[in-house]
Order: sequence, then structure tokens, then C-alpha cells
Amino acid sequence: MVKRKYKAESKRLMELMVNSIYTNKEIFLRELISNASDAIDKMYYKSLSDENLVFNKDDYYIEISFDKEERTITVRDTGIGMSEEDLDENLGTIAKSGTLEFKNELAKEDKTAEIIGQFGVGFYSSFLVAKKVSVLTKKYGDDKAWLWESEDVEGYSIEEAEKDSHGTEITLYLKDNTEDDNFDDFLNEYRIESLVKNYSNYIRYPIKMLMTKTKVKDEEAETPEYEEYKELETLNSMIPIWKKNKSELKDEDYINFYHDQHYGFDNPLTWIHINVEGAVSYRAILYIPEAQPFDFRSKSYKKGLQLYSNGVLIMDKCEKLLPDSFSFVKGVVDSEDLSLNISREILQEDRQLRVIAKNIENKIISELKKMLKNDREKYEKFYESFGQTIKIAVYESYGMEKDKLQDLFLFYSSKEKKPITLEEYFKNMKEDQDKIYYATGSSIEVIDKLPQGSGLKSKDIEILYLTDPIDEFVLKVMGSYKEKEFSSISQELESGKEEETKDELFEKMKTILGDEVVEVKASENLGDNPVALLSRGDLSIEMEKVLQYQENNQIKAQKVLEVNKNHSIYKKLEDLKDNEEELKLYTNLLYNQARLIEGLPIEDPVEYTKNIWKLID
Ligand SMILES: Nc1ncnc2c1ncn2[C@@H]1O[C@H](COP(=O)(O)OP(=O)(O)OP(=O)(O)O)[C@@H](O)[C@H]1O
Repeated sequence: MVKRKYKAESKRLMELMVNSIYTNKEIFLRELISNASDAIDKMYYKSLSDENLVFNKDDYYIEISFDKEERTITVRDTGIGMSEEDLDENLGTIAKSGTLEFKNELAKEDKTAEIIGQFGVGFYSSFLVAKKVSVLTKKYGDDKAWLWESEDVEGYSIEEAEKDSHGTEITLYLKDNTEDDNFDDFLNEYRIESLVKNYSNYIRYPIKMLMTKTKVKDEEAETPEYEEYKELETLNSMIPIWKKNKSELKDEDYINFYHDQHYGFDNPLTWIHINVEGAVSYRAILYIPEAQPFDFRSKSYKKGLQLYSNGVLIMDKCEKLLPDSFSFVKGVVDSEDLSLNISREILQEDRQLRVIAKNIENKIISELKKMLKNDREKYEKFYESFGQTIKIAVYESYGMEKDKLQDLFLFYSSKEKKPITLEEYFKNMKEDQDKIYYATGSSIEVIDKLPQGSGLKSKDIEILYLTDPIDEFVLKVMGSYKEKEFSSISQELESGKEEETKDELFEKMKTILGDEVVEVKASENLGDNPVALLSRGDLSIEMEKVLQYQENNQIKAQKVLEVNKNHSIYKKLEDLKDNEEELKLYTNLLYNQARLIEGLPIEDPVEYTKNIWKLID
């Protein structure tokens, strides 16, 4: 059987490839610059084994220029260049990467190179914006130079040409403007500058361009006149801050980088500079902002870190690098070990990314714990801004994130009169105490006066005051801390236990209140308060409020009205037991007052007020 080769309509294939791989036309410049950088790298690696070649840094750079009249953009490098054969092989064959071969050769000698190219397609992205591309090139060590040209992706030509020194000069003849695309946009020095800074800022070699400047024409003149002149400027900053050693960097370097990258208008509260070498190597700088980003609470806020591979920006917001609990963290990650997909836009597979994300999460947690231990004030400031985000993450994971994050929580303590951690509460627990008590309400002051807390306080038991509406939901999904169950002071202790002897008074009060309460009963824990409202079962009164507010849900907590038998008001009720009208009046009043204490609305405020007037009168 004769084996036949596939045939392909190369023009069609090329068009398909170019237009389907890249979603963003502007990346053509990133690809040409990356190729130029690889070509200079090859000179560098050559110099390591070639005695005759001295790698003088100043001789190696990339230069971009454009011609508005001709509508061309040129990217020139002083790299290794290409021979006629190289041109034919590398630019004449789709998906052939001379650079990958070079990297593989180095690998055979156990050398690694931070080289960018690997797929053998980047060059063709030129055709996203150009109708014609010409490549003038001379290989290092060769006498002859060559001109490769291709128009409308329809084949290419190679002819001998003139060029003084080694390197490559690629000229793009821009496509005609269309209704959708204005290619002339690229013929603007500020546009090019911003593309370089965005995608190629950390290419190791200088990327230069003539930039327009102004100066005063005549210093002596009374009214100064300005004139324009051009100056060759390096557009990229080359060495990224995250590749420098920590010891080289001052606080202000980190703070400046935070502002330069527009991570926030505030100053960072702290930062973590990571350099991991291992199965997956990466470097990162992570910032914890001082204040919430201005759009943090809006739907348009997107979490994520900037992701670089070998100094080339791959993604501006890589969501997968950050868990929801730390969605406020800003920063950058750079790794050589990522498997990029061909467009360098998304990642081929997630394994490396998952390893990095896990590692980053652990680093953030340990940094926060360190802050909690060493700089409590700073931590409290952090927690004020972002504590809720961490709590929501625990709640939304149905408690799965609990073990990881629970020691980052702070809640106000009734005893310490300041926020404490769960661990601190745990350590302070009484020997026979088997529950972690909490109380909920709109503010510390309000909670502090809740009658339900009196009993515990008299026994010197600490209570956590929860003022954030999410708090109780979080504790409910957590269930316990170090095997100590969370227990609300507003939750009935022994739910629904039938009393041995039925209390006639309480029965009557229950009848008056109807479905508003499930029971009226006596309590020993109300201190000097006559009544209090407690909840039975899982849904607390605080949760009822949040749910009604959030979801306009009519779901209600089962309420129990507890009455303090040691209070004089109880005695009064006893006396009124057989006076139906008076008992109704007082029962309703006391119930509504208990509702008010809990922050619940009164169903009929007019009736309630009139009843009080009746008593005053
Ligand atoms: N400026 C240049 N100087 C020298 N060789 C170059 C230059 N540009 C391209 N080449 C050669 O052409 C090959 C193909 O380039 P192309 O950009 O298509 O792919 P790549 O850079 O290898 O991989 P990737 O698609 O990942 O960018 C390169 O591997 C390199 O051998």
C-alpha cells in the first residue's frame, strides 16, 4: 500500500490558523518581540561556547520604528539572524520552531534556557494586521543576507539582499482599514509604547523606539516657544522586580510597583515575595491591600493575579490562581513551567497552575497568621476590610474551607472587650464548659444589653458578639471549633422539653400570642430582665432577619417567650391570671418589648403605642 501525504491548501490553512488562534490582533507585536528576544538569547548562548564571540550587552537590543506614510511597522533585532535555509525551514513551514529545536539541543547538554518560542506559529500572527511581511536577515557568521517576503499569505519568496550586520529586520505593511479595524492605530508611538509595556515589559533586552519630546526653543526668549525632537528611548523595564533578590529591594520599591501596576489607590498593607524552586518553579509578589478595592463589592470586580511566563504577559487576571477567600489579593506570578497553549492566552492544562495556586494560598494564610501573631493592630485593620470575604468563603464552601481559615477569624469578646480569635476563646474556656457561646445583634452595645446573656455572664462565661449578618451563618456551617459546639445565647437551651407540671399562666399567655410563639415558659437565666425571646431549632431570630432582608423570604424562626420567675413583673402577671383583658394587654406588651430587644419589628406599632398610653394614663 502506498502511503500518501496529506495535502493542504496552505493559504487557507494559514488564514484559518492565524484567525482562529488569536483573539486579539495586537499580540502580533508581542510575538515579534519575543522572537527577537529569542534570537538575541541564541547569540548569548553561542557566546558561552564560542571564544571568538564576546557578548557585549550594549550591542544587543530590539528597535521598533514605523512609517506613517508607508503604513509600515518595523521590528529590528541584533540577534542571530537566519540563513536562506533557516528562512525556508522556519518561516516557510508552519508549526516549525527553530527555537524549540535550539532549546532541545541545549537540554541535551543539560542546559536550560529561558526561551520563549516553542510552537512555530507566533510569527504568522503578523498577518493579523499586515497584508505583506518582509524579513531582511543576516545570520551571524554568514556573508550573505536574505530578504524573505510574503504577500496576502500567498506563498513567499527569498532573494539575496544587502545587510551590514547580523540580525533580523521584520517590516509589516499594514492592511487597509476597514469599518471594524483601524490598523492606523498602530502607527502611533504611544500605542506601541503601551503594547510593549503591557506585554513585553520584562523582556531581558532593551526595546527601543524614537519617541517625540519637546523642549524650549530659545532659553532666553521672553515667551518660551517649544519645539519637538526625537530621542531613542528604552520602553521596557527589563528586569522585573519579582526576579530581584529580596535583599536588593526596599519597601518603597514594592510600594511603587503596587502603584505602577494600578493594583490600588491605597498603599499595600503588606506583601509577600515568593521564590519557589521545585517540581513547579515560580516567582511571585502578592499584595494585601489596605482598603477594599473601589469596585470590590460590585459585580464587575474580578479576582486574579497577573500571570507571566518567561517575562511575557500571558494573562492580566488569572482567576484560577486565587481562591475566593483571598479575592482581594493583588500581584503577579511568573513561571517558566507553564504549559501554554498555542495562542499563549490560556493554559493547556491546569496541573502546574493548580500547584502554584495551592502554594500561593498557603503562603497567604501563613503570612496572615504571622501578622495576627506579630502585629495585632495591623491584622485587625486587615480583618476590618477583608474578614467578611474570608467568612463568606467558608460559608459558601459549606464549611469545607473551615479547617484552613477558621483561625483567621476575629469576634468581639464579652470579657476581653476586644476582638479575639477562636483559639483564644478556646484557651479561655472554663474547665466544664462544653460550648462556645455567641450572641448576635446589630452592634456590640445592643448585644451587650441582651437579657439572654445575663445568666452566662453571671457565671463569668465568655460570649462572642457577632455583629456581621454573615457571622451566624458561618458558625452554623462550621458547627464546632476543636470539637466545641457553637451555641447561640438566644437559642433555647433544652428545646421543647415538656414541663412536668403545666403552668396555667404560661398556657394562657401562649393562647393570647397564638402562632407568634411556640411556647411561653420560665427561665432562670435572664438576670434582672422580666422576659426574653429565644429561638427553637436551627433558624435563629438573627437569621430570620437576614433572610427576610436578603431574599424577601417570609421564613420565620420558632420563637419561645421566656419569663423570669424571679422578677416582680412575673408576680404581677400571676395576680392578673384571671383578668382576661389585663393579661392580654400585658402579654402583648411584654412580647412586643421582647421583639424590640431582638431588633424585630412590631407587627402593629399603633396598637402597641396605644397600650402604653393606656398604662400611663
Ligand atoms: N527575529 C528572528 N530572528 C531569528 N530567527 C527567527 C526570528 N523570528 C523567527 N525566527 C525563527 O522562526 C521560527 C518560527 O518563529 P515563530 O514565531 O513562528 O515560532 P516560535 O517563536 O518558534 O514559536 P511560538 O509560536 O511559540 O512563538 C523561530 O523558531 C525561529 O527559529
